[in-house]
Amino acid sequence: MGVLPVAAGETGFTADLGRRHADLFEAFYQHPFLKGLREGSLAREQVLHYVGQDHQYLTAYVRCYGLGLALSPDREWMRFFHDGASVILGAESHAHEALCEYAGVSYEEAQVDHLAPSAQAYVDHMMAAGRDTLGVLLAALLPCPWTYLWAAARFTEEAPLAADHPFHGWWDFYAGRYETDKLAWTRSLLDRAAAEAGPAERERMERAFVASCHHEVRFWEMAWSLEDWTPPNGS
Ligand SMILES: Cc1ncc(C[n+]2csc(CCO)c2C)c(N)n1
Repeated sequence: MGVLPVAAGETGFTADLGRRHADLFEAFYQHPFLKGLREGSLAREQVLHYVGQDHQYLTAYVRCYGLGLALSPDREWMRFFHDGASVILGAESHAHEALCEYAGVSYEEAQVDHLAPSAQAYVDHMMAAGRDTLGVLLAALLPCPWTYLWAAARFTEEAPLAADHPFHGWWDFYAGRYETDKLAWTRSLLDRAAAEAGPAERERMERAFVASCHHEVRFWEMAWSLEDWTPPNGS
């Protein structure tokens, strides 16, 4: 087992989730695509496939924040979804721009208008969680920031990020202060929702969280293998 996503002594619903499913965080970290992001060794077409798909994924993620806004019981929850949506719409392209520079294209040129199968499955899962309770929705949304920020902190703490690392801007974005604060806020809202939920809802929350952790790993695999809708028999 590698580095746990939860600090010793942390308690609460999300700390339990992080400990129970640390193997999925490790699978995320060890995936060859993320290894390629660490080592700066990805093929240009893999980077481009990732950026095109992730742009679509982020659009869907903002839509899920819209579902969260509609389910919000008070203004703190509304501020969470409103601010989060605005950061994704405004700033997350910075991370992608570093990847586009590596591939030698503009962000606009890298965009695609459809989702690959694994990206579509992840988006459908999050949207379906938005038809359940606020707690289930947030549980489905949590692995997205948690896996990325945990991986970025782990990688940048192992050794300082070289100024000439080809994906410097990408790592820098996810290792940044704003994102870390936002993750802590997400976890505390979900901890509170879980404390108020009954056992059946908490079970659905955990299932939604685990599915999203799997989808995060599969998203790397989609990008790594250049997955698209071509039938396996090639027709
Ligand atoms: C497949 C996929 N999963 C996670 C992220 C990372 N991410 C997306 S939105 C956001 C902010 C949420 O507060 C973060 C950290 C990504 N880019 N693509």
